[in-house]
Amino acid sequence: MLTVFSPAKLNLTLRILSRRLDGYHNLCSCFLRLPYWEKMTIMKKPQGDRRDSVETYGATIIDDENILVKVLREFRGKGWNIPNVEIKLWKTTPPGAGLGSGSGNAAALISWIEGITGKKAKVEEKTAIGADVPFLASGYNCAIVGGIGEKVIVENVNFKYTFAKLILVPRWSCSTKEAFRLIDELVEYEGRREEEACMEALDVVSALNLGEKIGLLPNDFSSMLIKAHFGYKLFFECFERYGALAWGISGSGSSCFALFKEPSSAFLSAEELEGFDEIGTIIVME
Ligand SMILES: C[C@](O)(CO)[C@H](O)COP(=O)(O)OP(=O)(O)OC[C@H]1O[C@@H](n2ccc(N)nc2=O)[C@H](O)[C@@H]1O
Ligand SMILES: Nc1ncnc2c1ncn2[C@@H]1O[C@H](COP(=O)(O)OP(=O)(O)OP(=O)(O)O)[C@@H](O)[C@H]1O
Repeated sequence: MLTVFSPAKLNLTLRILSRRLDGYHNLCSCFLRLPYWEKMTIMKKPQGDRRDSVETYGATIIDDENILVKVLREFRGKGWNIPNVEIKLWKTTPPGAGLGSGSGNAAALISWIEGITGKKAKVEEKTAIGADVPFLASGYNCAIVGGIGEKVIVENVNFKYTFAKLILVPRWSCSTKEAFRLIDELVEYEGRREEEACMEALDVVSALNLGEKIGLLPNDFSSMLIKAHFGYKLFFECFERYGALAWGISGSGSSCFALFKEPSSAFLSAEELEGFDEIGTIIVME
């Protein structure tokens, strides 16, 4: 039996640029990988056992609707010779957290499938599973992405420091689909250019590399989420009090995060935040 650790991501910046005819949105975002986020085990079933089994622990996901089932179905549908498997998945974060953990599960399974079949999945095939699957399957630590999230514009963005990351998953969740519906109503994004959003992301990276304090990071979902949930203001005040350089909301919410130069400051901030009932999970990663 094989144990695999799947990644997730933080959006250091996230700008929506335009709505496409298929309803998806072009965006520009700086993705930061969270490695080893969730654990899964994969076991090939004996030949003749013609069913997959996918079990999830730690979050409620209907087995047949699991993104892992979608990966197996889609790639077998393209004629890939994938054995039947028994997969167990331990979720660290629930769906609707904005950390792309489901996409990370899918990316890890695709990498495993590529390994056993000797084939390479195309970017379009990964995007069909989820917009941020190509980044999560890419191995980049940090990259600036465009398109619907699948197009890497700047590969391998480098940081001088390994920031301590404090990540909060609130008890409320945000459906990505619903968040995009609201943004169409509330945010005037049409006319923005990818180059500008990309420059903004590079400015954020440069400031972090100089160790400068940035405060709230740019994310087009932030203002509506901060208005809807008073908790964010309190969490961000706590990040600032303990000396965070930058903080923000990841993806379309609900998770928020802060970057600290010193791990000890991240732990002190985390300790204070443990007092908030609205927070479901607190994670510090170096
Ligand atoms: C918003 C981000 O969190 C930014 O990192 C991600 O791009 C979302 O990625 P994801 O959850 O993998 O997205 P998908 O599962 O492909 O799409 C979920 C839903 O979000 C909306 N969606 C997603 C990505 C995108 N660029 N435009 C969209 O409008 C679509 O309504 C879609 O039906
Ligand atoms: N393995 C999985 N992990 C998480 N969600 C999954 C998984 N398989 C299927 N899903 C479904 O995918 C959807 C995930 O929703 P959503 O895109 O809002 O997630 P997210 O955590 O906010 O990630 P993102 O950052 O990509 O937006 C939910 O409807 C959930 O039931």
